[in-house]
Amino acid sequence: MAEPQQLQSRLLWRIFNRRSVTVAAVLVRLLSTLSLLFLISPISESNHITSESYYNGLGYGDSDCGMSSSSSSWPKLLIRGGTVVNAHHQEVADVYVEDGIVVSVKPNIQVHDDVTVIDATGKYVMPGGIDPHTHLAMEFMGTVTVDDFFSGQAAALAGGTTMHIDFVIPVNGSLTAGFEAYKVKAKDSCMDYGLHMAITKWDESVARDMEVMVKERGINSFKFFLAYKDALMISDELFLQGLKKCKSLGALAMVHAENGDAVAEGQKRMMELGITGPEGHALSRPPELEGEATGRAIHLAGFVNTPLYVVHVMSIDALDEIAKAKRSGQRVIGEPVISGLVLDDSKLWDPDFTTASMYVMSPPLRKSGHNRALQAALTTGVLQLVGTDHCTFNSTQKALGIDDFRKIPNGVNGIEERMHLLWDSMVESGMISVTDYVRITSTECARIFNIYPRKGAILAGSDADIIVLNPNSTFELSATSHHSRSDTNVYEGRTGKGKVEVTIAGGRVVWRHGELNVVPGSGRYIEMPPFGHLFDGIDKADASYLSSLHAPVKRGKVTT
Ligand SMILES: NC(=O)NCCC(=O)O
Ligand SMILES: [Zn+2]
Ligand SMILES: [Zn+2]
Repeated sequence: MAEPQQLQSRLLWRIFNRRSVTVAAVLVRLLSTLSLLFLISPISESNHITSESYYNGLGYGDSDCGMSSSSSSWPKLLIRGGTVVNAHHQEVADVYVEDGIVVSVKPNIQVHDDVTVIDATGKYVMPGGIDPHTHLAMEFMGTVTVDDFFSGQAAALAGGTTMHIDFVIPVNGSLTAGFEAYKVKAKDSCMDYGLHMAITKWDESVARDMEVMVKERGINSFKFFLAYKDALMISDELFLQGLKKCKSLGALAMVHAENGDAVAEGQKRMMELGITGPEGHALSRPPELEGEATGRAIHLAGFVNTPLYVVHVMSIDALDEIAKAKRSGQRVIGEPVISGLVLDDSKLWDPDFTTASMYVMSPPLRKSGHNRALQAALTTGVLQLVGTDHCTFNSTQKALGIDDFRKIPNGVNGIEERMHLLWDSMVESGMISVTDYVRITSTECARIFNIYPRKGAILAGSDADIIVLNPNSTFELSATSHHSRSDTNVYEGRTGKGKVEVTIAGGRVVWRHGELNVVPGSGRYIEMPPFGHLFDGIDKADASYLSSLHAPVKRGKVTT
């Protein structure tokens, strides 16, 4: 029989999963307050192991910048007998968790019977996925994504992702106003999250606010759009200013690399040819425009000598630019997204508009072949981690562009599907090892954004964000069973091997036996400190560049 707390959470889930959020939100707040008062049992001190020393040992600050940071009681958990996988190592061991923290990882841990035991024999116990690229509750192209922080995160948890990093979009160019708006959007979070910040204009106040974001708000990355002309796009001049500022703050510059001017020209061309449907989206922004912008962004970052993170790499053209830069020793990170790895552009030509428009995203899905090259690049380390760019619009919203593909809101789902699809397409197929899987779905993201080993690892002292994956079980993806609020799913009908059977987030079991058990407000804002490892040695490279320059040439007066 279900525990009272479970029943309550299921009720909360059902309420939230419907769209009547206004009344529900009030009810939910009331119920979750009651749950903290009545339903959570106190933690007993009678265990063989205590978490105190580990928890305090890592010394993580708990300032939450005014973001939601609810911490109620946690159950004690033992995950028994699984193969515990970290990016560097795997071994059969037990994992003991207390107060939301991993206390011990070793074989044969003995516990008292107040501890919840999860049998993981024959299964993989891995760090929960971290999705570096999501858009929840995002206002975009005249509408708002259907998944907000609560529904998107609940979907993520059901698919084995336990943290995501979303993009704050400034309000009228103001970073502070944007950050405040996201504080409100994220207040019902049921999973830990971090934030990147988009830069959409440039002046002294933006430069000052970037400093505030990094030094006081826990943001260590800024995204620059070279596409979306007349909306989010910025000029090269602004991009250069932004790169310099990022470097001085130890913040990572991220780029959406497509040539926005050329895309606008391509769109005009398609409309003039009478190609107004979703296929016009792909035809108007070919891979060459992604390659050009990727190369340009890389050259400008190289000129400033600051690390660069290229988001949603979709084409061989962009991939080649990244590979070339890496060969020359430049610090460039390439992030493919799950849609680009496992889908292609063919559905954009589907005669049914609802079907075709589902697949509109930017940069667009490419011809088959690009996806396989992106997968291969992950195996060799040319690309390093996988995101989703989860940005969902339902079919009614997509229909805004029924007569004009330029008005179809751009974005696809993936936050719930990423872990399963990657396992099936890359581990099950033998392309990568299980340790590599952990690296590209979790650890690399934690390292890049400077939150490792709190996140991205199952080590004593890490946050207890853990999944249990059964390699012998199967999954099936469908809009009828997913947890996103979207009425469609670009992976409709896909099946595969490897199933996330248990998700533990912040020490709580939130997904088990096919049931979600999530509480709004339980997710924490994770501050990400600047000067991550990508900045190590940048100052030395600058110094050697300066010393390589010759002293100014002394010249006499010009005589004519
Ligand atoms: N990618 C996409 O189509 N939508 C979200 C916005 C972005 O990341 O460019
Ligand atoms: Zn983008
Ligand atoms: Zn995006």
